[in-house]
Amino acid sequence: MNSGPSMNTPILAVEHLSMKFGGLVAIGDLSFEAARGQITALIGPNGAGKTTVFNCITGFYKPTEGMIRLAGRSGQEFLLERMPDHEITAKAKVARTFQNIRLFSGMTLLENLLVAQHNKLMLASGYTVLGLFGFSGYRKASAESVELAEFWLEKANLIDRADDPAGDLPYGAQRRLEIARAMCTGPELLCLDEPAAGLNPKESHALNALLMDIKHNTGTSILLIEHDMSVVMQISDHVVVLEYGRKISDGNPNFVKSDPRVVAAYLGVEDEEVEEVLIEVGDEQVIEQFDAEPDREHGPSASSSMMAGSVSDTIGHSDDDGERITVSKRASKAQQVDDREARDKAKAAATPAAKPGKAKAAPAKPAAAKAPKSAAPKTKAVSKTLTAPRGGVADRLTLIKGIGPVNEKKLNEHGIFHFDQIAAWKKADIEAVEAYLAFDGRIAREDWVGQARKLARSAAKPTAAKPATGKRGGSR
Ligand SMILES: Nc1ncnc2c1ncn2[C@@H]1O[C@H](COP(=O)(O)OP(=O)(O)OP(=O)(O)O)[C@@H](O)[C@H]1O
Repeated sequence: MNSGPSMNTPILAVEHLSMKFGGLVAIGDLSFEAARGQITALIGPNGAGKTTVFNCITGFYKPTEGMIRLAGRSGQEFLLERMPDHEITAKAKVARTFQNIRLFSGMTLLENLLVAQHNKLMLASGYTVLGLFGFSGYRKASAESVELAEFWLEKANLIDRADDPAGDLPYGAQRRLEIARAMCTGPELLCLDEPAAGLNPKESHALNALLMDIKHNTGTSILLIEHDMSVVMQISDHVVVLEYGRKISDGNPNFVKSDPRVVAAYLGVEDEEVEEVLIEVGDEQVIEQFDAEPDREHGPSASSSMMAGSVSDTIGHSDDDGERITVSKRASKAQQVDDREARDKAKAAATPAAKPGKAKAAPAKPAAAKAPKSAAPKTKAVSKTLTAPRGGVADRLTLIKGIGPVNEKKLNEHGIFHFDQIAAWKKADIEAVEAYLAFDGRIAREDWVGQARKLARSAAKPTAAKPATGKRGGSR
């Protein structure tokens, strides 16, 4: 047993961290821990606040609120939010890399790693005087620095290129060199901002190997911001997920991977695609949520890629005693999931007879298990419904913007299988459909009828989806 903190003591504890830029809450009341000797990944869509967290940890930003504790191996505790950045590096032993490579491209690999040890060498050289006269203390320190640099070049599989200019290295090798350089400072916590960005699979593999080596063979703990999920899922022990500066999930990679909040927020894909993922995950309650209308103004754009959710507004944080800055609740997809769950719970509590697993569709009358959820008794039936798709092949209704696989399924259950049926809807039909889809004016707003007309026209040869098994695959 060593006298330092036990392996169970987290190396880093972020407590109620907030960072505001004017009215923008980049980080809101964030708390998480990074375990000693492990790899903790910080993930989330673009603008989620990951780099801001790094900037607070490494002293580039002074947080608006909160504490960042680092427990050193010696047992010493550092409150990073109170320290200047150079002390965070020198005393608390936190090293970092940046999203953009910051090497001295004209210097050799070896020189880059020696520069990282500048402070140690300057001290040993008595700030050059002893060095000039070749005192043995300096010579020893100098030899040790070269040895350490060579050690890390070896680890990064770059020793053969030690004397080449860093700028000549391929991109993936430069990334590894940056990590080797950071390791030459002997960090207790290594913060890596997107180390796998732009790497090809082979380079990614080499990076993973280097990080696993660091994890297993040094006492250094790693905090990793990464968009490459193959890296995150393969090497992380623990994943913290941010969305709009809030923590939405925290756990091991498997837990986080299947957390509906993460699927919703992190994928940041079109709502229909989110539904598909959720269908695969198998959470019906969550799936239904995504038939709700997305907030085009605040949320990630409909066509956003996995990482492209931008923060275009201030963020709502439930802050018991502090300021409350809100945006539409739909800005956060994870929040939508939470809201949904809360609503379902309330609904279940209000209707004790409801079947637990099917609370969503439980109508007032138990016998009407298949009745439209909120259809009033006098709601008219939709005209021109069918008992089965014509010719056994349904149109792919998900081609209508606003219809996802879940709504498509519901429409099919109500006898709507084809574009021309929707194209023929009158006001009363729309009202009836909105009643069972629990919409409020959305069909008209999204002009399903107009869209269906166009699709019906162009689909003289129908865009067949699947045979009439009643099961729909949706868009794939
Ligand atoms: N210095 C700053 N001044 C104003 N706003 C800032 C500043 N730094 C960050 N932000 C804002 O804070 C939010 C979080 O940004 P941050 O860079 O931390 O996100 P991120 O999750 O790292 O995103 P990415 O994955 O794109 O790097 C963004 O809206 C960003 O514009």
